[in-house]
Amino acid sequence: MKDLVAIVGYMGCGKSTVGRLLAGRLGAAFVDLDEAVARRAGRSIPLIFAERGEEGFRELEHGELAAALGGGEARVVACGGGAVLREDNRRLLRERAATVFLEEDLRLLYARTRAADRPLRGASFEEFRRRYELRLPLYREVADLTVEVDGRGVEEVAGEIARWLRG
Ligand SMILES: Nc1ncnc2c1ncn2[C@@H]1O[C@H](COP(=O)(O)OP(=O)(O)OP(=O)(O)O)[C@@H](O)[C@H]1O
Ligand SMILES: O=C(O)C1=C[C@@H](O)[C@@H](O)[C@H](O)C1
Ligand SMILES: [Mg+2]
Repeated sequence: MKDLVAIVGYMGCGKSTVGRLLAGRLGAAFVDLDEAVARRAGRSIPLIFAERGEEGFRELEHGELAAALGGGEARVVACGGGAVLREDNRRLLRERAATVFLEEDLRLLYARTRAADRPLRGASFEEFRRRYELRLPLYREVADLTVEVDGRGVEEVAGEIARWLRG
């Protein structure tokens, strides 16, 4: 079993929630990439986007991903929804981690992401869907395992990943 597990997928698919549960089950450390970026910058993610733009955010995100996948202890890393956009990030994910793609119904994700102030969530479902379609091949490119969440509970999803990891 690889010591580093990364969780990828579109906004709101459960990366952070499932990642934290999975880390608990495995007795591994947990890193939430969005939280790591916000902590490093001393600012919320919407504020980082407002001050430095998406490009500035992606630079910080890349640095935190490289650090999180730098080895050492066993670790589960919940990525941000757009971390797969950069080729250097995709290479890190392919080479260093067992990477899990959480696939979920897009209408459900759209509904979930309306509540909070969130960069790039899209003003309409069409915009949300267009961004997803650009990213879908990238999630698939890095994934060692794709989990069809299909409205199942987070405990069940974490259990499925843990079983897969134990082979
Ligand atoms: N399988 C699930 N069933 C029900 N609710 C879920 C499920 N997965 C996640 N949620 C809920 O959806 C919301 C978003 O989950 P979470 O923050 O884990 O997603 P994320 O993929 O990390 O999102 P982000 O793109 O913001 O990082 C949370 O309120 C969480 O409790
Ligand atoms: O999908 C995205 O591009 C993003 C998702 C979030 O996890 C954050 O990383 C940020 O809001 C950007
Ligand atoms: Mg998250």
